[in-house]
Amino acid sequence: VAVEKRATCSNGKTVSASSCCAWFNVLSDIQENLFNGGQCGAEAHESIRLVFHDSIAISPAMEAAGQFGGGGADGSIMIFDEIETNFHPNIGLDEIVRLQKPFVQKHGVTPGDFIAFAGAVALSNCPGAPQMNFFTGRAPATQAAPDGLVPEPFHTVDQIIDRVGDAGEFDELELVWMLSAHSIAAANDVDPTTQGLPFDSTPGIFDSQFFVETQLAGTGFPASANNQGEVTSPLAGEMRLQSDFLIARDARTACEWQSFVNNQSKLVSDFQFIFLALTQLGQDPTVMTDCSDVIPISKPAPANTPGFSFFPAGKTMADVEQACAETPFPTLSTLPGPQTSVARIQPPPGA
Ligand code: HEM
Ligand SMILES: [Ca+2]
Ligand SMILES: [Ca+2]
Repeated sequence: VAVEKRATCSNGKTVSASSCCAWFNVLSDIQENLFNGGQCGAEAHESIRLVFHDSIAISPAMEAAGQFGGGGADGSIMIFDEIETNFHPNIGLDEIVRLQKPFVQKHGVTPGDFIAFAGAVALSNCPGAPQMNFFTGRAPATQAAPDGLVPEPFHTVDQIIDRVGDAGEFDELELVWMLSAHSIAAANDVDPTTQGLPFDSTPGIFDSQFFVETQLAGTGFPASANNQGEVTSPLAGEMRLQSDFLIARDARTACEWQSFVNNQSKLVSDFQFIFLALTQLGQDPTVMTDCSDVIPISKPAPANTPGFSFFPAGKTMADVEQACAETPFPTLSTLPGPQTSVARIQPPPGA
C-alpha cells in the first residue's frame, strides 16, 4: 500500500494527503451557503443529527440472523432518502438532506463522506466544541438501511442501550457521551404545534448545560402537552425528551451524565472520540484517509461561559433531582435575574 505523504494545498495549508485539498473548496462553500457564514444554527444542528441517523443504522445482530442490517455511515440516508427519511425516527431530516444534496453533486464527493464532513464542520461552528476529526473513504451505499434501527425518544433505556450496543459495541457510558450533541439541539417535530424548541438554554454553545438542565425537576411543557416521547421541562420554551429524562436518572448512566457538569474538558474529549467512532460505523478505519486538517479549529466557548456550568435564573440545588448515588451534584451558581424563557431556534426557510 502506498502511503501518501503530507501535502501542501493551493491555499498554503498542509494536509496529511493531497486528496484532502479538494475539501477546502467544500468547506468554504458550505460555510457560506449552508451554514449562513459559519453559524451554529438550525442547519448545523440538523447536519449533526443527520450524522447520527445515517451511521447508527447498522445491525450486526440482524446480519447474524441472515438479514441486511444497514451499512452505518455510508450515506444511505441521502442516497435512499425517499425510503429512509420516511422512517418515523427520521422525521424532519428530509429537509437537511434536500439542502445538502446540491453540494454533494457540485463537489463530486460521496454522500457518506459529505455527511460526516458537514457534521464535523457544523460542530466546529458551535463554540466550546471539540476539535473535530474527519476521515474520507466511504463508498456510496448500495442499499437503504432497514427501518427500526434509529432510537426514538419514547424508547426505554434498555432498548436504547441495546441498540447502540448492537450498532457499534458502544456501552452505556458511550451512549451518554454521544448524547452531548443534545447540547446544540432543538426539536421541530416532537411537538407538532411548535418548531425549534431547544433541549438546553444554550443551543448555540457546545457546553454541559444540557446535562445540568435535564437533571432539574420538570415543571411544564414548552408548548402543547401529551406528545409522545416528551416529558415536562424545567424552563419555559425548553423541550425535554423522555429518553434524555430517563437516561439522566437510570442507575447505569446517571453518574456519567452528572460527570459532565462543570467539566468541559471531559465533555470535549469524550465527544471528540465518540463522534469519530459514529462516523466510522460500518467502515474500515484503516483504509480511510485522515483529512482532519481541513476542519476549522473550533470556536472557543464564549468568555461568559468559561467551561463552567450554571443554574438558569431562578433555579437552585433544590431543583436538582439527584440521581447519581455515588457523588453529590456539583455546587453551581445561579444566573442573576428573573426566570427567562428559552428562545426558539429559527428553522431554515421553507422548512
Ligand atoms: C440515542 C438516543 C437519541 C434519541 C432518542 C434522540 C432523539 C432526538 C429527537 C426526538 C430529536 C428532535 C427531532 C425533531 O423533532 O426535530 C433530536 C434532535 C437532535 N439530535 Fe438526537 N437523539 C438521540 C441521540 C443523538 C445523538 C447520538 C446525536 C448526535 C451525535 C443526536 C443529535 C441530535 C441533534 C443535533 C438534534 C437537533 C436537531 C435540530 O436542532 O434540528 N441525537 N434527537
Ligand atoms: Ca446509513
Ligand atoms: Ca448548550
